[in-house]
Amino acid sequence: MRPVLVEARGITKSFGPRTVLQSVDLDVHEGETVVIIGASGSGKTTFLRCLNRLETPDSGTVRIADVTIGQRSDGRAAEERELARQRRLFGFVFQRFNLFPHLTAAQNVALGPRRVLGIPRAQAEARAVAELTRLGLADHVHKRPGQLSGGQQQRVAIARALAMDPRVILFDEPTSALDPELVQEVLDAMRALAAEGMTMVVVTHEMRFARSVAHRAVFMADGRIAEEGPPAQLFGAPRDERLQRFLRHLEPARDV
Ligand SMILES: Nc1ncnc2c1ncn2[C@@H]1O[C@H](COP(=O)(O)OP(=O)(O)OP(=O)(O)O)[C@@H](O)[C@H]1O
Repeated sequence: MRPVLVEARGITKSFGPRTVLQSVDLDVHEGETVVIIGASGSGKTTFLRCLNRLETPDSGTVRIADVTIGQRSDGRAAEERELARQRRLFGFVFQRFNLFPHLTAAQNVALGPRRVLGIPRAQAEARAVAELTRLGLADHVHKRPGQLSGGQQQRVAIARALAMDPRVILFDEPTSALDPELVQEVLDAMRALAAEGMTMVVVTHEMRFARSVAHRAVFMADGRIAEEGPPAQLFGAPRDERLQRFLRHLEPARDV
C-alpha cells in the first residue's frame, strides 16, 4: 500500500444544535481514489469541506503530506497566509462550475496560477492550455463558458483545480448538475486522472464510477463512517443495514 497522504482524525462538526459529523477518521493514500457515498444529509459535503477548511471543524485534525492544516510546524496556529498556502494542497471541484463568464477557458484556468501563485501571464496561460489539453479541451481553450456544454465547463473547472498543482483533488458531486448525456465525459476525465495516479476523494452517486474507478468506497450515515472497503466488497456484500437499504433504494438510473 502506498503511503498515507491525507489523514483526518476525529473530525467533528455541528451547526447549532445539530451534530453533522461525529469523530470521522479517514486515511487517503498517495494515488488512491476514494469515493464517499451516503444518503442526503449524512455529512458527506461537510466532511469534504472540513478537509480543506472551507468549514472549520469543531475538533479533529487534518494532516496532508506532513502539514497539519491550521498549524505551523512549531504547533502554533498558522497565520492566514500560511493557512491559505496549506489549503492549496487540496484542489476542490464543486457541483457548480463557477467559471467567470467573461473569461475564456484558458483565462479561467490561468487566473489562480497568476493571481495566487504569482506566475507570469504567459507561463500561467501555457500551464492552463496544458491542463485543458489534458482534459481533452485543446480545441476549446479560447471559448467562453457560455460557448461550452456543461460537461466541458466542468472539465474546465477540473483543469482549473489541476493548474494549482494540488496534492489531492476533492470532488463534491461533480456530475449532479449536468444533463445525463454530459455526465459520462466528466466521469471519463476523472477516470483518466485516477489512472494517472492523481489522489482523489469523490462524493458521488455515480455507482458505476464508484465500482470501476475507486480503490476504496466509504459509506457515511448520520455523520459517521458506517462502512468502508473495496467497492466490490462494500457494494457486493454490504454489512451495515443502512448501506443495504441505501443500495436497494438507489434509482435504477444510477446503475447499481
Ligand atoms: N452551513 C450550514 N449551516 C447549517 N446546517 C448545515 C450547513 N451545512 C450543512 N448543514 C446541514 O448538515 C447536514 C449534512 O449536510 P451535508 O451537505 O454535509 O450532507 P450530504 O451528505 O452532503 O448531503 P447531500 O447528499 O444532500 O449533499 C444537513 O442536515 C445540512 O442541512
